[in-house]
Formats: sequence, structure tokens, C-alpha cells
Amino acid sequence: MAGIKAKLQLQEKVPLPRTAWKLADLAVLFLLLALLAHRVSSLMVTSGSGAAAACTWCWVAALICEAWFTVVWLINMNAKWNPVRFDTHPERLAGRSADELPAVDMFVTTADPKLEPPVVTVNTVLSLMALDYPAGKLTCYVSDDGCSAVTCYALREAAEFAKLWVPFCKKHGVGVRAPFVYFSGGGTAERGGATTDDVAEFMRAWTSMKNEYEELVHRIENAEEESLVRRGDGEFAEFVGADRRNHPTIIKVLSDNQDAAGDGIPSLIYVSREKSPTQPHHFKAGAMNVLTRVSGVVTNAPIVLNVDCDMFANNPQVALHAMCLLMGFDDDVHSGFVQVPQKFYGALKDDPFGNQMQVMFEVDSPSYKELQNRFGRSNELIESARSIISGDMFKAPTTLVADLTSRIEAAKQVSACRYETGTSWGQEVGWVYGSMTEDVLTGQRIHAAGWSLTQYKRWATGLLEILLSRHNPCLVSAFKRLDFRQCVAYLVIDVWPVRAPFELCYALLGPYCLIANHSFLPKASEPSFLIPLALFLGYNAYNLGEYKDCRLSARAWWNNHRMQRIVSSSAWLLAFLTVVLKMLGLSETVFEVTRKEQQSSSDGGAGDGADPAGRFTFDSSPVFVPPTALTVLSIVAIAVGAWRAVVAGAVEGRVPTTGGGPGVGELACCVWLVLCFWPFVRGLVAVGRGSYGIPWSVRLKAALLVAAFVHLSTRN
Ligand SMILES: O=c1ccn([C@@H]2O[C@H](COP(=O)(O)OP(=O)(O)O[C@H]3O[C@H](CO)[C@@H](O)[C@H](O)[C@H]3O)[C@@H](O)[C@H]2O)c(=O)[nH]1
Ligand SMILES: [Mn+2]
Repeated sequence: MAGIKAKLQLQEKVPLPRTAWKLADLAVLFLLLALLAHRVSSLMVTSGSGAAAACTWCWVAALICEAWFTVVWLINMNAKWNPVRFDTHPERLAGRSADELPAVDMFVTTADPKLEPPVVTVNTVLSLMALDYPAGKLTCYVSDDGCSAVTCYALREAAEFAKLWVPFCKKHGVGVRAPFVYFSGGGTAERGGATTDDVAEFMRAWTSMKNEYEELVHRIENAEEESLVRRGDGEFAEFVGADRRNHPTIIKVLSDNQDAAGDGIPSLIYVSREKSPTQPHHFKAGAMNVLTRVSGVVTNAPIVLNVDCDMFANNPQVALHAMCLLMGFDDDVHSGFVQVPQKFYGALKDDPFGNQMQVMFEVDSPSYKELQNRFGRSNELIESARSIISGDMFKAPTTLVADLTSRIEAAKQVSACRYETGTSWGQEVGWVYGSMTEDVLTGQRIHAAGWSLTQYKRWATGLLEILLSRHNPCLVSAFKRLDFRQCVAYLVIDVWPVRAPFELCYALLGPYCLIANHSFLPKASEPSFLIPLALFLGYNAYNLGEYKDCRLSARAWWNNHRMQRIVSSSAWLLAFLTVVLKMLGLSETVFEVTRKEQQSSSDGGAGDGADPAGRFTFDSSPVFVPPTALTVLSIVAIAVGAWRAVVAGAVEGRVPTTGGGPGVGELACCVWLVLCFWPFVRGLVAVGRGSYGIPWSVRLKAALLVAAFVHLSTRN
């Protein structure tokens, strides 16, 4: 270690100046504060005079929402005020002898062979096994919460295929080592690295590799759960009668490489942890904690890399880059995890190095008893914890186990579903339970191909669970080692779901005023009208500018802007309600696994009637009710406003009721809402167009909500 540090710098911190943006940040902040000041002063005037009492509460509601938006703006400003970039230099590591690099245990989680086709998992695993790293120092653990013989079979086949694939990738410097990506280039065989072997020979190797891969896919796709478990050789006998919700632990060593310096392919271990209907399994966090313990008693690498089953490594040097960050600090033993800085709205490369939220064990010399209370009753695990706590965590294990199979008993003990009872797992140790987003700020997948409100709902649920728990960043900052600005940075994401009720309230103000003949914004004739106008224009120009800065189109900005409004009135709102129900003890939150598309290299991605990219589809899920209702309400409000204007024009000399009736501002709010929710307008119009149309059950619920709202607004 000391040797490495004395040598060339592995990483550099480069500050990124953004003076002009800082000025823009402050300008928007100034406008927000001006608006708040104007509201407060007008409220004081009206409460004194007693005039226009009817709309006072609109102004109070608007003031509260705008105060909240100002807080959100401040939180976001803090996070992007002084950005830096870390440049890593893996080439400075690559030259070093293999034993200077720490071993890495790579965790892949899968939960359902239907939603997450085994071919997807296999591609992820292959991309990890082919990383540029000493093969003997890599072990890949796959956790299968689906307890599927097909997944196990697919991985065994993948281990065989890896014997061809890994040397091929390394020899030809393949860029992306997930075969489906590599071969999706069609006939144009991509070639990385400048090697001297002649083109014809490469083409031959490429073709034969492609054939091998297609056969692998064929075998996996045609494997059947039933026939696998009934096979004569009894290889999958453990899966006989195994119900995914109720079965003993199954662990299989599919590839074993204990040659620390040597080549070959990394070890591959299949783990399906014990499940029992009476024990909570804590979803992904539970799976990760089992893998952590299994790795602790089997290979016990000091570094853990975690990816989901659909996150292949898009850069074979990713482990080396990570090492530059993890080993590049002076205080590296204390750097438990490294966060890869993300660019805002960054449609950047998707860094698959999913890092863990787990804070590293504090260094003290705990007694055996303390260790047992903390980590559980496995002697092997306690030994491995002790070796990490006491020693240099980067020290390569000196005595390698003869073979991995000898560790299976110990591994089964720690995979039992009752193992955690009475220990600190899920609390102080490992992945923390009680939130559906145990990873939170880690490299978030950018779902370029589409979006899923279910996923947003789960994320938002998890985030709010964090906010309302003792892990709330403000509490953590007050009592633990998280400094104030870091706390505020975590809040950027944690407050997502809390934004929902405020955004909803604000969105309702425009329609309410049009329907009830009130106002919540200054009149166009008043000078103070310029404040909200400047804010509206300035804020949107700012966001558009950010998109332009990232070389994204105006269209991309608009899509994202309106998606935010839609997500916040649908998924975030429901997440908010779900957590409120959980707090009241009325329901439990569940982890709804997202469906992974199976990208096959052979069918050219035609897909089974896949939706044209970007077109919204609907189903009868409750997430669609609030945005549908908001859309209908805005249209109704515009109609009412127009009708009132016509009537007022016709009945001459008519005096406006309170002088506080709606004006341009309120109308603009409703029009803007309709524009943001345009996909829902299309969904309302598309009757009988399958999933493009909003289902009648959703329309009915939305209509009831709108009717109730109109009724309440017009009741005096
Ligand atoms: O009981 C479960 C449920 C899920 N998973 C796995 O968890 C991962 C993430 O699930 P997915 O449905 O793909 O959720 P995403 O929203 O795409 O995942 C993001 O958000 C999650 C938190 O909500 C994080 O756990 C992920 O790392 C992060 O990529 C997948 O590999 C699943 O197989 C399990 O292992 N066991
Ligand atoms: Mn996912």
C-alpha cells in the first residue's frame, strides 16, 4: 500500500468553474425571495383592510408553496455550487504487480426469472468476469431470490462460455464485454485494441464466438424449470420442490479459481438464500447482506462491487478506475465507499460501479462477544470480520482456501433466514433495512429506453422512508459524521416525494381561482406582476440553458420538465400517500421489481409490438388517476374562465364579485398545466386505442375527483 502511494497519483481532483451559473442561481433566488416578500407585504395590507378576504387563503397557500420551492432551490444550489471532477489513472495501476491489487467480490442480484430473464443476468455476469483485473482476485456471487433452476443452469452454462469469452475479450481488447452489446453491432465486427493478428483470422474468431454465444442463448432460452429439476444426473436436485418463498439455502460453486496471480476466469458462485414465509427477507438489502456474509466466509475480499442483474460493465477497466479512487486517498482504510460524481441531468455514461451505502466498520478492538452480537454466530464470519477490522483491509489474503467448495457449509450457515435475528445486520451492519431504496445516491440507472412510474414510486417511497427514519440526513448530520453541506446534498434527492403535496397544491391554485373566481397572483396591470413573470421566464430559461450546456436539445428539456410535473403528481404523490399509510400502520411497503427487457442480438430489436419510443401507455394503476384528474380539471377551469369572461362581457355594467377575480396569471397557469400534461390529453382522446388510451376506470375516478373539487370550490 505504502508502495503504491509513494508512486504516481492515482487520481486528481479537478474543480469545474461555473461563475455565470452561480450568478444565475442567485438571480433566481433573488426573484423567489422578492415574490415571498411581496406576498407577505400584501397579506399584511389586506388583513389590515379586511378587503378580498375570500382569496386570502389562496395567497397563504401560495406563500407556503413558494417558500417550499425556495427551500428546494437552495438545497439544489448547494449541491451544484462547487462541482469537481475526479480524473483517474488506471494505467498507473495496471503496470503494478498483481498482489498490490486487492481482491474484489462482485455481487449480482436477481429476483425473478420472468421479470429478469436469465440471459440478462448472464450478460451482466460475463461482463464482470471479463474485467481487466487479475482473474484469481475476482469472485462473482449471484444472489437468486427467484430460486430458479433455469437461472442456475444459465450461469453454469455461462461459466463454460466464459472460458472462451474472457480470453477472446482480452486478446482483442473488446470494449463492452457483455456479449449482447458486442454482437448487436450486426455484421460490422467491432475491433478494439491495435493488435497485429490479421483481419481474416480475427473474423474467423469473431464468427465462431458469435455462434457460440447464440448457442448459449438458445440453450438458456429453451431451458425449462421442470425438465432441469427432473434431470437424471441430479445436478439440480436441490431445486426439487423448492418454492421461491420457502426453501433451504442453495449454494453452487460454478467456477473456482484460486490462482491469485494467474489468468483463467474468475470464480462464480450461485447463492439462493434460505426463505421462509415467517421471516421477512428485506428484498434486495437482505440479499446483499447474505452475499456480504457468504463472501466473508468464502473469499473475504476487502472490496465489494455490486450491480443489479441488468447492469453490465460498460468499461472493462471499471474495477481499476474504482481502485484509483478507493486507494488514491491518504486515508484509504477509512474510505468505505466512493461516490462517482454525477453531472446534472447527466445523460452521461452509465457507470455500473454501484457502490454501497454501507458505512465501513468503525475501527476499535471489539471482543469476541461483541463481534458475535454484531455479526452473528458464524465463527468463520467473525474471523473474517476481525481480520478486516484489525488489519490492513487492502492486504491480499495470504492463505487462500484450497477450494471454494470447502466453504459451502459455512456459507449456508450465514445464508439462513434466521441468521440475522438478534444481530446488527440491517441496522448498523450491512445494507440498511426499512427503505425500498437502500442504495439511494449510488449511480442511478438512467433509463434511456423509457420510464416507469412504478419504479419512481418505489424510489420515492424508499426516499421518504429514509427521511422519516432515524437515518434522516439532518439527524445524521447532527449526531454522526456527516457535515452540513453533505446533509443538504442528500436532501436534494430525499425530498423528492415531499415535493409532491406542495406541487399538487400549487397546481390546484390556478384551476381553483378560475372556477371559484378568485386570484392568487398579482394582476397584469400591477407592477408586481413582473416578479412572477420574470421568475417563470427566468426559471425556465435557466433550465433550458442547463440542457443546452449539456448539449441536449430543447425538446429534451421540455420532455424532462413535463415528466417532472407528471412524476410528481403521480408516482411521488402516491409514494407520499403510501408512506403516510405505512406511518399510520395501515399498509406495508413492498419492493416491486422492474421488468427488464431481454435484448437479443439476433432479432434486431424488433420486439413484440413494443411501443414506439416516447409514446405514453396507460393501465388501470392508481398512479394515473391524479394526473388525469389534474388534466381534466385544468381544461374545465379554462372553459369556466372563458365562459365567465363571455358572460361578464355580455352582461354590461356587471361588477366583478370581489375585485379579486382571476386574471392572465391564473389562466396562464392552467394553460401551462395542460401543456405539461399533454400526454394525458392524448390519452383521454385515444379511446379504444389499447394501452394508448386511459382506461375507463381511471377516467371515472378522475372525473369523481374533479366533480368533488369543483363542487367544493363553488360552494360558498
Ligand atoms: O427481493 C428482491 C427485490 C429486488 N432484488 C434485486 O434488486 C435489484 C434492483 O431491482 P430493480 O427492480 O431493477 O430496481 P431499480 O429501480 O432498477 O434499481 C435501482 O434502485 C434500487 C433501489 O430502489 C437499487 O437497489 C438498485 O441498485 C438501483 O439500480 C435487481 O437486481 C433485483 O433483482 C432482489 O435481489 N431481491
Ligand atoms: Mn433496475
